Amino acid sequence: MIEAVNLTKYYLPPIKSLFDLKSLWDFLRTPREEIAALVDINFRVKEGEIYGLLGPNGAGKTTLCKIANALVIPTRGHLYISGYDSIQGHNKIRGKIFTIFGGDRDLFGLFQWRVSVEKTLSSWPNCGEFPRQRPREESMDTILKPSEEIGTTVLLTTYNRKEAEIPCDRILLFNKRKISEGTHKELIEKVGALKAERKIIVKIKGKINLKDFDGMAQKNRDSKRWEVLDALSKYNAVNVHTSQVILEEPSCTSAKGKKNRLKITSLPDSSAPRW
Ligand SMILES: Nc1ncnc2c1ncn2[C@@H]1O[C@H](COP(=O)(O)OP(=O)(O)OP(=O)(O)O)[C@@H](O)[C@H]1O
Repeated sequence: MIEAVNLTKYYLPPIKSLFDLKSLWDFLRTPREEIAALVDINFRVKEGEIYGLLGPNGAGKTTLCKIANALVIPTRGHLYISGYDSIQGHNKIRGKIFTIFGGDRDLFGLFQWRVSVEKTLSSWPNCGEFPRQRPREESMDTILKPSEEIGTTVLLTTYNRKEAEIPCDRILLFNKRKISEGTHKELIEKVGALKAERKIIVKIKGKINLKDFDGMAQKNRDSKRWEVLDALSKYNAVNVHTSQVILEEPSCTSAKGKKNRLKITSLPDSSAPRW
């Protein structure tokens, strides 16, 4: 059984450079706002269950896996594996847990040192061969096979709803904080089609006249992007960043300006769920 109890992790913000005196001075003198990676996450995974941790980039999935492997210490709360705290009881459980990190094309292994998935799996009993040329879905089968055959409990982390839909008995939908939990069907009922919103953050030099962006957030995703870029052409944009985030509330369509940052969020058009 795996259980998270109020699992919370805040990171200190990274220093830009230790060799640049100004960065070092700024780092020491300014109050540092901690970065939330996980906030009060609670879940309980039954033995033999395949449990999905579904969240967008930055939701805290890697942090949770690192806590499971005692590579990161939570700020507060606990992750219990077979009744042992993953940090204090690490020695008791380290032979029982197995972590595989993957990617879309190249499947990398554990954390920053690049151990391929096939290499990692070859040291895993009950897993068999892992040929190089397998399409991605088959890799998933290989990873999940022991669960079917010997009842291994699996935590499957992904940002891809489709990837979680079929294998997972239950899914935790989260983005640092818990959003919802249930079977895929239940989640669809609770949070609609699990749609994502698109966030565009633009950093510009000088002041923003929000009127230039009036009504932009109401447009649908694709046309909006071009209109934003058009409207921005008269500003000196230093950085345009777009990302998808999970909707926490059904409608949070807005355009906000703060200092020299413009943040536009909107619902995607009504077509199928994406991310
Ligand atoms: N060592 C670190 N120092 C500071 N902040 C960190 C560190 N590791 C992660 N973070 C921050 O914590 C948050 C959660 O990151 P994490 O990597 O756990 O998310 P994730 O869901 O695995 O994302 P991804 O899918 O992009 O890998 C992010 O805002 C990230 O920038």
